[in-house]
Amino acid sequence: MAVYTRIGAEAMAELIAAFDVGELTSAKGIAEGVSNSNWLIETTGGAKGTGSKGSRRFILTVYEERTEVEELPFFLGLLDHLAAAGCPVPRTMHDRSGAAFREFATDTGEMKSLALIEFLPGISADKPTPAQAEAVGHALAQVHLAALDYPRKRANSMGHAAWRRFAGACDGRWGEIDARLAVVPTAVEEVIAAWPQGLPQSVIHADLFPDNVLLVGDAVSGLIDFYFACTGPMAYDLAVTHAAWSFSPDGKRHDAAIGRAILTGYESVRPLSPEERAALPILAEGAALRFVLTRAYDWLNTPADALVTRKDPCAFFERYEFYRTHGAQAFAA
Ligand SMILES: Nc1ncnc2c1ncn2[C@@H]1O[C@H](COP(=O)(O)OP(=O)(O)O)[C@@H](O)[C@H]1O
Ligand SMILES: N[C@@H](CCOP(=O)(O)O)C(=O)O
Repeated sequence: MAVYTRIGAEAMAELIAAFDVGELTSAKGIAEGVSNSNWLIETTGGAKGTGSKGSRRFILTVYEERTEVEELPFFLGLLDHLAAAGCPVPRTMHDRSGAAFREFATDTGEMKSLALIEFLPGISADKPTPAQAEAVGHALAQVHLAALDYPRKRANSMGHAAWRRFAGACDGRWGEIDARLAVVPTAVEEVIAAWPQGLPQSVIHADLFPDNVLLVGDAVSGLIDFYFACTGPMAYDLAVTHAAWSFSPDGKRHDAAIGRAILTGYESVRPLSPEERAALPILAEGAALRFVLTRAYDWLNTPADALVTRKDPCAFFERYEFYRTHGAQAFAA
């Protein structure tokens, strides 16, 4: 469940009136997602020729604790930059004063920020096909190329320093999840020591899981949830996507056809350099550990009765072990 903020009907209508999108006709809380509060908004439609281009459906996002308000210009400006370049990402609806996000007071008087985002059709794949995976690789490379001239920069908040921080925070408690995870701190240091330097960078999505991709048939209709996007090595983003898409949910079975399809789709737009290709196994080990760490931290720190479902860290530990032993083979040209 991801609606953490209560907004009454009148307050919601007032918030929507700040945008030139017509009058509010319905607002439904969206259960998917974990970080922010989201509603599907329907309106009578903005005037044609305005920013809303006559659309009637939008996503209203209220930013919760994990998203820093100072970073919103980076994330929302990125959506506009990529959409203008023809990438399948939602545009930000700017309010009547031209602002991409607004501050408002919640029912309890707390100040929060919100943005109204273009609604894109499509559904996320539970069991992706190779054709869908190829389309995802293609779209990811399109984003990397289109973002090369995005002027803003953002450091990866889930990079090496964060890995060490999460590992430290889980210190001595790995056994509460699974005894095998006790090797994670050592694995983190080994991967950081072997981390390739000087790989080509762009803005990367850094969390392109199936639930962040909307598909209509085999075509990508939307890439969403750019709130981990940052400046980083493009090949790392490809490794994250490979780890997220090409395994069974428990991480125990690698689907080589899906993995190959992601690489094929990616390289049909942006061929990898030999250095990037050679780096993929270690980047993928790092990608798998990144999700072991955040999931383990959440596992140990989310109250059992919380509304959010905890994600299994072991599903990414299995992937880490796969990449450590079979990575070279999985990424062979
Ligand atoms: N632009 C969009 N168009 C259509 N649906 C969207 C859009 N943005 C978000 N959603 C829906 O809202 C859900 C949660 O959004 P998401 O950004 O992933 O939230 P969170 O940051 O909390 O994970 C998605 O799974 C999707 O169903
Ligand atoms: N993709 C991450 C969790 C990030 O949450 P999101 O809902 O913001 O994508 C994971 O699976 O661990």
